[in-house]
Amino acid sequence: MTASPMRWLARTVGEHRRAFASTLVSHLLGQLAALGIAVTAAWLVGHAVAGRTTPLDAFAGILAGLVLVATLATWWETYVAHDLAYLLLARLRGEVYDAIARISPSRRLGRRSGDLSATVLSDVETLEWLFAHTLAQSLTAGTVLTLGTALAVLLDPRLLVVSLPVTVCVLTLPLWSRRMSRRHGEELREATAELAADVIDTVQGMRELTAFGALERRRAMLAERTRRLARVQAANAGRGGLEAALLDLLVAAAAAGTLLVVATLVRSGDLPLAHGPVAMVLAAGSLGPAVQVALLLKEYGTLRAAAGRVHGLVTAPAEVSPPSDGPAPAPAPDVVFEDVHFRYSADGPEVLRGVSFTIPHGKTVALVGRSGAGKTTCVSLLLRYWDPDRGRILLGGTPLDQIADLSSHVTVVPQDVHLFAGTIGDNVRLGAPSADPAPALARAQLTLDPDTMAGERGVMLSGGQRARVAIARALAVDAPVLILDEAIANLDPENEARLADALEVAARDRATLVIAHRLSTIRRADHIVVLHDGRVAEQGAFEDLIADSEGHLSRLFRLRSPEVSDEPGSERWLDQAKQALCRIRYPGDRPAGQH
Ligand SMILES: Nc1ncnc2c1ncn2[C@@H]1O[C@H](COP(=O)(O)OP(=O)(O)OP(=O)(O)O)[C@@H](O)[C@H]1O
Repeated sequence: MTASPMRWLARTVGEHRRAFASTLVSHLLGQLAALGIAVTAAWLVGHAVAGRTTPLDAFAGILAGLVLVATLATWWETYVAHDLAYLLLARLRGEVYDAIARISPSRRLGRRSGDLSATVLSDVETLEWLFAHTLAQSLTAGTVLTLGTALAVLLDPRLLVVSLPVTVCVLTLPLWSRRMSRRHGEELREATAELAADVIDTVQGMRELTAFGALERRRAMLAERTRRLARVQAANAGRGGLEAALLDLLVAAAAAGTLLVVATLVRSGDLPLAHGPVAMVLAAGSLGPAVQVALLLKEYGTLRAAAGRVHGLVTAPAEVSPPSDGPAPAPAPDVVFEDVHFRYSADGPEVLRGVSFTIPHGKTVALVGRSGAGKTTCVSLLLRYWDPDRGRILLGGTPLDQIADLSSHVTVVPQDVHLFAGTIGDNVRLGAPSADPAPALARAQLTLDPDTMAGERGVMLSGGQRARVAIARALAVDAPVLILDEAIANLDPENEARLADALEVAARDRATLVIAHRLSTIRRADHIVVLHDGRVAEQGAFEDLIADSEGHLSRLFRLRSPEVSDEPGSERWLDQAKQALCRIRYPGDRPAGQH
């Protein structure tokens, strides 16, 4: 990782040396041609005023040639500079996308999706100004400035008595205001990203805002965000305007001062009259490139802030290291959690504390526990959103961090499914692009045509349909490990029973992990792991666990079944308990028939 965002960008540009060199050469050529035109024209004027004869035809030819070179150089420069800029933007967008893919499941950076999309779109776009209009221009301006100054010195060093100090002032002007420029730049990028994040949040939450009558309040909040952005923009524009005005003042002062110097030198006979206009062009004209650099540097704060945000994202460390080379997992693999410890942040509490259990191939294991016990965390580790701090998870004997294509081995039906805009078929094919979605949809008990549009986030489907598309998506991958996180919570009882049967069939040749609050689902599992406070409180077959009246599962269950009153552990108790299990719903379950 490089120390500063600007150095990192310079290094990125440096990797495209040839394209950048073309930009430099074309810009330099254009600048030199422009200087040549000015000097030639001034030469002609000077000689005409002094009454000297000049071969006009030859000079007209030179001027025409220089104009042609300047025109072609401008065209060439515009083309190559933008070509390079768009190439770099595409590359940066790719790097930002990779970074988001790397860090996103864990969301460690704590950045909101709108904020991240602002980085992908707006921050990266801002850098176009740097690539296409700043870097090469600043470097060539220095060359033209040096050349103009050197020629002026050759003519008469006193010509620079006014313009040189003014040039120094012009070039250092952006330095005087650089702190303010940086602050404005950072505030501008932050305010833009904040607004983008809130707008996206608002669009996504429109249904809730409408249902809860919160549209007006949200609108007021967005208006406040917009006002904040406008305030920052105004402050930035005010500073930029002041700098531009100061530059104008300096340029005017330099021109007037140089004119006086030239007039004095001509009157004293130290400078021939014919050289007067050329002297003027060289002395005051060399200010042009300096002003150009100063105007470009006016945007330095914004550029630096954008570069900082992009750099911060692309250099964010990956949450999990790339998989190292390990043996391929054994066929028909078991999943083994071996003394797994995990905390989300170094200073946070340990969320999993020595969790060990096995999901044998062909069996279904249910993870049970109160809210916050660590069930979803186990799933996240099995999907390798994070790695355990201690202990390990093995798939067919191979540690997860040695498996290259984990997504083809482990698939998931998450609790909050995300469907992409497109057809149901497209969504089902997410993990298996060449699969026919129809059989998977049939197994997931969904009779809709695969070409049915799902809408953004699946808004054109019911909750139950969305859940079944998610199940079909997981089944289409045909991975040997299946994770079901509350997969059938959104279904009506009839569909729930049918789907439970279908999943039971699918589970026969897989290792299946089910996170379930519904005791009816738990009952179907071959093995139950009860998590309590990040530890495995107990595990075993349902019948065995429920037979222990003081066990965790029994206690968890008793909380919800006060009507089971017989002596705990007795035959009758067990019978009553089993019947009650089918009726009982845990928090978060929906009443029967509601979906
Ligand atoms: N991304 C995260 N960053 C920090 N802490 C987290 C994060 N996700 C979960 N936690 C914490 O880890 C603990 C276990 O959470 P987890 O989601 O695994 O519980 P759970 O058993 O799945 O709960 P539920 O049944 O409510 O979904 C909780 O205390 C939770 O606050």
